[in-house]
Amino acid sequence: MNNVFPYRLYLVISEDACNGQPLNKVAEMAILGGVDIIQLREKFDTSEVFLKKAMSLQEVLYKYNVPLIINDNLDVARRSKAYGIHVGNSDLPPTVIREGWPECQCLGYSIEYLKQLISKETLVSDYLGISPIFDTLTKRDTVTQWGLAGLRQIRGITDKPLVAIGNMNAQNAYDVMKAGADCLAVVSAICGAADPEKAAGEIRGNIERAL
Ligand SMILES: Cc1ncc(COP(=O)(O)OP(=O)(O)O)c(N)n1
Ligand SMILES: Cc1nc(C(=O)O)sc1CCOP(=O)(O)O
Ligand SMILES: [Mg+2]
Repeated sequence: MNNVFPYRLYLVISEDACNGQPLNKVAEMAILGGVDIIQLREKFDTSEVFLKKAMSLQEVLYKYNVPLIINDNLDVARRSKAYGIHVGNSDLPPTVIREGWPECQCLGYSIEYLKQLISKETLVSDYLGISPIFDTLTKRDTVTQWGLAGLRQIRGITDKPLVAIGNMNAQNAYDVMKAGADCLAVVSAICGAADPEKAAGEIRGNIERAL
């Protein structure tokens, strides 16, 4: 297990979210703007296509020493030599990931219910995705939004690094960090922006202001 999670701005990227802009280009611009960790999330690709995208993205990320996290798919994570994987309640549990992939350096786990915080799955995870902070059109199969009050409550219960996700943007970044997040995870506010570098830079600036 890796207890160090120094990342502050986490891009969750998919080809669809990039609105026709090349995924690797969006990722590179986002890094230049201040993103320091990236998750590749392709919910509809075959494993073969997913793996190809992951390997291609790795070439960009190696250049900047930015870690790659793979969403859901353990086989793609292992074969692309990713830094880690993110799983939720409908995926392989973190304890199973630990057994199947001992080399995993960063294991993220989504928190939708308070009771999950006191569990062996949380214990073996490196960070927790607080799922979602605010409702978002990007992912509709969520349970309930935690809001800032829910995030504060979770901050009071666990010392694990907390990654806030769900409608994160430059307007709410400061308040979400002040409510206890360690890192913000973003899809549309960066991938869907006309200038992903500028968009990432604005969010990163507001994160830094809150530290
Ligand atoms: C950083 C981060 N947090 C939460 C999620 C959501 O994961 P999950 O609940 O497994 O849902 P899907 O992303 O698989 O649809 C995430 N991906 N990343
Ligand atoms: C991938 C993902 N997971 C979520 C969760 O709540 O677990 S919300 C989400 C999408 C976040 O997209 P946007 O930044 O466009 O709101
Ligand atoms: Mg999942």
